[in-house]
Amino acid sequence: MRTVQIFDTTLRDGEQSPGVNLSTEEKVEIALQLERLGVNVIEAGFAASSPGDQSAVREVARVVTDASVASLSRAVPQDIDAAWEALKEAKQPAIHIFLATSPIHREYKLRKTKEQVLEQAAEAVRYAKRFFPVVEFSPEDAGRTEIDFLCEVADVVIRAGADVLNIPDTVGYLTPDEYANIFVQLRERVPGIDRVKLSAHCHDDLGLAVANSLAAIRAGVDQVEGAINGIGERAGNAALEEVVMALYTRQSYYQVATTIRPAEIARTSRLVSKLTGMPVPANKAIVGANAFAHESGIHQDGMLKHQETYEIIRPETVGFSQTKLVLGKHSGRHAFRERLETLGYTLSEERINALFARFKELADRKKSLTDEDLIALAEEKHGEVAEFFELESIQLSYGNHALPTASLRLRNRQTGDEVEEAACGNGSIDAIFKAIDRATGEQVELLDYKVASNTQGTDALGEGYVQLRQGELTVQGRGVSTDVLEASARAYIDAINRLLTRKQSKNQDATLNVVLG
Ligand SMILES: CC(=O)SCCNC(=O)CCNC(=O)[C@H](O)C(C)(C)COP(=O)(O)OP(=O)(O)OC[C@H]1O[C@@H](n2cnc3c(N)ncnc32)[C@H](O)[C@@H]1OP(=O)(O)O
Ligand SMILES: CC(C)C(=O)C(=O)O
Repeated sequence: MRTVQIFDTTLRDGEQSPGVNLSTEEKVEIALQLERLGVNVIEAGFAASSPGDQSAVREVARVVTDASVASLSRAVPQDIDAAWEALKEAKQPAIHIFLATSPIHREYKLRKTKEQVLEQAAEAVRYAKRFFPVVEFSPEDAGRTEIDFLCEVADVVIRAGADVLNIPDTVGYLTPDEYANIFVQLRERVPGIDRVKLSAHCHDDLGLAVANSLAAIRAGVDQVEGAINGIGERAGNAALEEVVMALYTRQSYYQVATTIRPAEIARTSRLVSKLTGMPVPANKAIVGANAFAHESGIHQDGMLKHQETYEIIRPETVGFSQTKLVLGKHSGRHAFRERLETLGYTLSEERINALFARFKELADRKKSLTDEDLIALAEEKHGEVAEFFELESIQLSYGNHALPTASLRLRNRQTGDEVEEAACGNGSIDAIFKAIDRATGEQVELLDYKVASNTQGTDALGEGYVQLRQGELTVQGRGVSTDVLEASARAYIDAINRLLTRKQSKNQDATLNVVLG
């Protein structure tokens, strides 16, 4: 199996992402992580672009030992000198010289003829070869360059001593077939092509950067360039983690190895995201927060039965801790039960079904339910409680100059009757509790009341806690909802149900005593 080199340009093309500016320390930190990841070349910056970038390239080269360190350079002596100044102490220095070759760049940007471009390219490579053991040359905008002229450019830079010929699809214009065909043409038509390594460098303007890079690998290139998380100019570069994991996961198809340690991918992605300030989209392949998360019941059931039903890569392979089964409105009973069991709740089928119905009600109102939410739900009604009253609906009227009023409807589960009541109070909670007292007909004393949010965010679940006394009986109740007022009402009704359960069992005991006595 052949090995393809990984050329990382996170610190150069990646840093060209609008708004990104990495300090020397940050570049060094990322470079050391890239080395741990196992990349072969680190393009650390563009030494001639600023004194800061020159010193960053120098510092990266000072600390990196396993990978080659490169600087970008225009095809002019002063840029090459600046690159050498930064890299002369490096263990494996390399220079990456570029010069645009497409008609539009020649005519409008460089204002040079084809002959002038050929001469400048060859001259720059020759000059750089006086210092650098490895010279890479890129005909910028190769993707839109006439193929005959591209072959001429390749010919002159190879003759001038280039070691690597990179073919950038600078504006992400090509399709995979077209891009692969350029390498086929170069191989067929440029005499000294076997003397250089061929390299691919793709941009994502049409969302084809990774597909084009893989097509180039199928066409036999020796090196692939890209950036972690796919960052870079405009829509970015080929996302290296995606290219590498495609090669890894489909090894029997590509028959290509790399030196990358996949387990370092998640860490590298997090570091790059943190230091560049560019968040990784949740649905991003390989490193997005949802890349190994499953929300729908059918998928979760499949995953619980066999991981490969819905995952082609194990999260641990790329350095994530585990698959996430996110409980939300699309989830099913299998995942719900499994999560409750993991949290320590082994419940009867009947109880699971009752809790699952409540879970679906809540999930309709909240994006996803956390473990804390589930614990609150599981503990909402603990112990054997007969359901006497159930909350059907609740409505509040509140204004800072008006008396708060609560109207509610309860269903009496024992008789099937519905009771509607309303009450005013000193505050919304007072009004709710008074309305419940009226609807249930129970005279109780409120000993304690608390409400707390279980999780963060405005849609967090609120948990209400109530302690009531009636005569010698003291009971507690809990209620959960996305709304704290409803959670309080549920807690109060739960406490009343417990009270009625206790009274019922006391009566049964008394009757039994009379019969036995
Ligand atoms: C596809 C890519 O990603 S290419 C890399 C792009 N990256 C960067 O540009 C980041 C770093 N760049 C910089 O800091 C600055 O642009 C510098 C320091 C390199 C140059 O700055 P300035 O001297 O002020 O020139 P400016 O950027 O405005 O214009 C670029 C000049 O370089 C010329 N040029 C562009 N590419 C090349 C090249 N490969 N070789 C030689 N000259 C080039 C342009 O024609 C223009 O020349 P002109 O002044 O004669 O018209
Ligand atoms: C400098 C070159 C390789 C480049 O970044 C591009 O053309 O996209």
